[in-house]
Amino acid sequence: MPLNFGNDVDGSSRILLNEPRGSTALVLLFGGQVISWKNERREELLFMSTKAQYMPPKIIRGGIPVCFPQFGNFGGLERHGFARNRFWSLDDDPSPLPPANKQSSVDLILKSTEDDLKIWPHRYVADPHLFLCFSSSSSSMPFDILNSSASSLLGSYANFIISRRSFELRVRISISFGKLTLIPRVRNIDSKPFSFMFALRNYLHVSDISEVRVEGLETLDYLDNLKGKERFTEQADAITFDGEIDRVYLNTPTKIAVIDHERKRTIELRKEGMPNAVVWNPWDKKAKSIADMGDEDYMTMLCVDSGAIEPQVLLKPGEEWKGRQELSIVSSSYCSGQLDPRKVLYGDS
Ligand SMILES: O=P(O)(O)OC[C@H]1O[C@@H](O)[C@H](O)[C@@H](O)[C@@H]1O
Repeated sequence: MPLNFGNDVDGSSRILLNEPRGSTALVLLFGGQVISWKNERREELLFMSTKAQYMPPKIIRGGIPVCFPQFGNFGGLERHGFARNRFWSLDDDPSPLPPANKQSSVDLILKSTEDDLKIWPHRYVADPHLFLCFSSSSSSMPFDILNSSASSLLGSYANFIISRRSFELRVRISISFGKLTLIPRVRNIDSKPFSFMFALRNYLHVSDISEVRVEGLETLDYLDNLKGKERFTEQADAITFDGEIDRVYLNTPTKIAVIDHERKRTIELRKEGMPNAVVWNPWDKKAKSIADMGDEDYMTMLCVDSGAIEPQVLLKPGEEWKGRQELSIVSSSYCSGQLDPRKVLYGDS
């Protein structure tokens, strides 16, 4: 279902990417969010809620929202951070990335504002030898101590300096035949180190959630958001779905396969620099409690996200963190359901 943009959006707020064989992607400056990815047959590959609306600053339920500087409620900020409900800009200086093909790529940037200091203040230890960074966005009191072994060194909080966390968040979005690539980067333009979480929430469009399996996460540990973030080990050969799921998998491989049996299609997620994978489907009861989600939408969606959540990323002044995610449609032979997990985990094809 197309997203209703209303009348208040000018054309420049949306960027249409296309490649010679006919696949397209649509990107919004609001949230820096991909809201559509269609293959050459004009089939939509991303899920968009039947109740999604373009009403900034409300989030858009579907596509690929950017979660920054926090994922979920893993801290004290608004859920999934503020980047997804801000207006981004076109980035005319994406260096050190080489210039992109303007038809099939777009570079977006979100710069920190004074308001960010108010909602994402940063407490820093004055002693440069400790070189530690503390975040008041965490749920723990009064600071989230990233390096807990160091907490005993501190004794008191007297040496903290409060500073803003000046950042530049960039994303390059590119489309090529059968592939959608996102390259997120975060640069610390502050004089102090800071830490952050990052995730690309991939709302994948599936034919029928009960016919889908996810391969590549077997045997891994995960934090279960439905059980107070308790840590478990995945026991299943592949993840299949028959109820609500909300998990952050740890130390995940670079390649994960989402196999849609009914559609005889597999979406392969390849990622770098983002060790976590999140699997989320609200199922029927929770979906009914989400205002911008249709009661039956959960049946045709699955979020399989790339993230740097646990552990967080710690960036020193002047440093840049870079991730990469590729979503590709892979050949039907891959959709047999007989995928060799070792190939998913370690192989190239
Ligand atoms: O409605 P939002 O903010 O997009 O979040 C959707 C879901 O995202 C999950 O990652 C959270 O663990 C859930 O608690 C949340 O309901």
